[in-house]
Amino acid sequence: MSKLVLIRHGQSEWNLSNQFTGWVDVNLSDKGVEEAKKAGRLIKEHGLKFDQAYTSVLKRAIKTLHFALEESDQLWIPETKTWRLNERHYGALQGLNKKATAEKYGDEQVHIWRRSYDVLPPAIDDNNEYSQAHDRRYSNLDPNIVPKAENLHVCLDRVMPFWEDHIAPDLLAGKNVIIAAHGNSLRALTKYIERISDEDIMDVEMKTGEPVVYTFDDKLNVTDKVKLDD
Ligand SMILES: O=C(O)[C@H](O)COP(=O)(O)O
Repeated sequence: MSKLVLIRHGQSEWNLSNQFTGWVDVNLSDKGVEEAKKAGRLIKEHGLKFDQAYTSVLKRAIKTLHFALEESDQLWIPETKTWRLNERHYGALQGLNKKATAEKYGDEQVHIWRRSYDVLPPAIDDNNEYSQAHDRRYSNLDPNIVPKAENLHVCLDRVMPFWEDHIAPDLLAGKNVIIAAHGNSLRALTKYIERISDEDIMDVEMKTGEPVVYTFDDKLNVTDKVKLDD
């Protein structure tokens, strides 16, 4: 029996200012730091011990992982950062205010961009100040792989190779794993783990800083799911 803990990063500065974020590397807000520390305290209280940590290459997730591990005295465990756990790329919406965008394009269109499984947001131009086309951290990737916009389906498709190559083998080997990532990369993993339909995933939300604990049997079936809260 192995355990997998998923944590969405604590509140970010752009969660606070209500801006589409995606792959833009914004920091945690003060509240986000507190949420991450609280997640670590809950992990400690529940006696959860990890063998391996995974996170994205974005600081809001990396810092959340570190605060949570520090609070639970497990900052020493092996950790791997991968772009495959990044937030879903929000395309040309990155940097825009969500409320102002809804006023311009309508609530329904913005809801579709945010939660539909298959509709892509508009692609980002390489010259956009919030593009990752020239970001050094992605320079070792085939440029055709670096997205210019993603929906949840595309996001799931790029998370899955990492699940198959790293996370699933760890769990099958009986390791306990913690993943600190993002609302939509974690919704994608949740969809796969819980076999949620394309329609029903639209209603699944991840709270910032709330650890979700799965227990798996030796065939990787979920035998238990608990959300840690006070
Ligand atoms: O990238 C973002 O803007 C947020 O982290 C997640 O946004 P969403 O709630 O619109 O999916």
